[in-house]
Amino acid sequence: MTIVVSCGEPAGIGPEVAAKAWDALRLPMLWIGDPCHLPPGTPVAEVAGPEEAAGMASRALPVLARDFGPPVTPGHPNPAHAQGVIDAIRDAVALIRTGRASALCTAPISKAALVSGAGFGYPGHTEYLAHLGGDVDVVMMLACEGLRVVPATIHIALSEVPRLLTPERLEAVIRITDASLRHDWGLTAPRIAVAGLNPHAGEDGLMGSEERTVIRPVLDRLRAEGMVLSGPLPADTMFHEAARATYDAAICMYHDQALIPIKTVDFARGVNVTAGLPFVRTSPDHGTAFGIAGQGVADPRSMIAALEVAGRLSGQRGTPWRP
Ligand SMILES: NC(=O)C1=CN([C@@H]2O[C@H](COP(=O)(O)OP(=O)(O)OC[C@H]3O[C@@H](n4cnc5c(N)ncnc54)[C@H](O)[C@@H]3O)[C@@H](O)[C@H]2O)C=CC1
Ligand SMILES: NCC(=O)COP(=O)(O)O
Repeated sequence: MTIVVSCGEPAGIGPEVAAKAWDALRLPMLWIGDPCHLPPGTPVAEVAGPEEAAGMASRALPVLARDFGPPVTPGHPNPAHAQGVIDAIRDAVALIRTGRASALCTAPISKAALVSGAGFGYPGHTEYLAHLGGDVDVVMMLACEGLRVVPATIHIALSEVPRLLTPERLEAVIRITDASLRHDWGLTAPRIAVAGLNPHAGEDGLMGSEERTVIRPVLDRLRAEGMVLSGPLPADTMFHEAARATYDAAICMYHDQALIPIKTVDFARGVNVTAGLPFVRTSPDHGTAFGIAGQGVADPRSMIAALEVAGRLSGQRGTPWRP
């Protein structure tokens, strides 16, 4: 079945990496966006819906065309495009909800451009998709060969992390991660490592208390249910090669604690997966890369990996929408 690809920010590299990924894979995919934003020379097949995409994808990139109006200036988001970017995501989800497409792969958005251009009320896809999925609890998971990471808090200021890192949030994140490793990734006995928040995981309370007051009690409770959890671990020593081999996912306390290691290990092939949704959503790990937009030099490997993971995870689920 067809994977829907939302266009993302037209002034970024999203259209370029989508076109390159289509060329590399030629799999049934449907790009929602303005065909004018694709790199010149991209063979395009405008279609009415995902059903037509399967027969076209070997010859041309199937496109569900939208008219975004004013032209694009690479590297400079146009506020007039913001609503179209949001609508492409919403429409893609509707195609999956009605069983017409199998999964969503999103190209990167500029959060700031969507806020200023259309008053977007979400800090990223993850939170918007949680809403479109029925206001469900989700986690952001980034995956590459040999490493999966999950930030327990996502798009918030670092100063807000201690306040929002509640036992309830941490427990939900661990449960969603465990369920995703079992049901999406096919692991029968997932091993989850959990980072501390503070240096040296608090060093027995000398360098912070959240390990004692929040993290350890949650881990003890979930271990009693049979989950295989290690931690709280010092975050600075849990990502070297030998350490990575000891777990299937690392839960981190904040965005950069999780994303720095994975983007260092494999920025080129990292994939962002939203776990906990009723449908499969993946994305490349990179952003809009405004500095190189329109130059034809963007590396499509993360987008290719995102499409491949979308296909794998939706095959594992067997149904487009599972509430
Ligand atoms: N899923 C999404 O929608 C995401 C969106 N973003 C957004 O992207 C915007 C820019 O974020 P940054 O932190 O600058 O990260 P970025 O990933 O866009 O760029 C970081 C650096 O990596 C390079 N780069 C990124 N992707 C590349 C590729 N495929 N090929 C070659 N070079 C590549 C860029 O040129 C830049 O030097 C922000 O507005 C952010 O919110 C960031 C991450 C994910
Ligand atoms: N840094 C990762 C990121 O910003 C991804 O956000 P989202 O748009 O996938 O929620």
